Amino acid sequence: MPRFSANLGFLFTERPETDRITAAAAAGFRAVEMHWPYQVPASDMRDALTKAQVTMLGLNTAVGNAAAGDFGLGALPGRESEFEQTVDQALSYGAAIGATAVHCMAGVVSAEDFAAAERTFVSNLKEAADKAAQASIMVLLEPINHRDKPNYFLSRIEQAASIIDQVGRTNVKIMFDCYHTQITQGDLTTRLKTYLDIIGHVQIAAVPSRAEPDEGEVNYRDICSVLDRLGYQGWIGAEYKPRGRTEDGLGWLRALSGNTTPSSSREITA
Ligand SMILES: O=C(O)[C@@H](O)C(=O)CO
Ligand SMILES: [Mg+2]
Repeated sequence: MPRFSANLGFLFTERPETDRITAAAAAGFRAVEMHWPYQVPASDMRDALTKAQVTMLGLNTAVGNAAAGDFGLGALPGRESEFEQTVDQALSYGAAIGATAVHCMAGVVSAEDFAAAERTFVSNLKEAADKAAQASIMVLLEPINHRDKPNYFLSRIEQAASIIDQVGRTNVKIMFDCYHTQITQGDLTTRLKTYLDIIGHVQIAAVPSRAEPDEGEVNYRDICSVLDRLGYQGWIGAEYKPRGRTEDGLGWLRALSGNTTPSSSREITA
């Protein structure tokens, strides 16, 4: 049975951050995730989570200098100490609110800097993962599509798997965002099956619209049943841009929380 979390960077955004938690709980979500909550004092966030009896699954490391085009610093040679500060911030905030994961953002690099970026990312992640392990926090790596974020260093699932292999820490996993991976690579079922052991979180949205996961080219009823059949134990994050009020578009949640019997007769063997 799939368990869905609400991504509060995209859902319920007509409210202040802590009120989004209350709204998500009222809509039936028992877990949430947020990209960059750092402007809200961690104690306020923790109180809102406790009151709503909701778990915060994950946060992102800060992007760096957004005005200058930064979208994460993890794979940027020469920015190691800044990246370390973003990791420390995320881990300390995350620990204060009981978060279970931190998404370490890689950043934007030009093609000619790719080899150096990979070395930097691997080395930075070893340190980040060791610090995260002390707080029992998982490190997530998310491949992001180049149509939305040109030149983002991490764009393919196989690339993430190779980096995880090089980092060699068991608390580093893939954030498998079906929206990004469908755009970049497709073949979602096979990739979910192949990389199941190193998938720490899954996210969903319609493709190509990035609206509610009830339209477009990906059949999420089928994806959820595949995850069930594979024995996926994690959460599925609803990270989409609502077509209107978030509450008015939650029909998918009722549909996918119920029967996820595969729409095809194909067997999925783990
Ligand atoms: O898919 C996304 O955009 C997010 O999961 C993220 O963390 C970067 O914005
Ligand atoms: Mg995502």
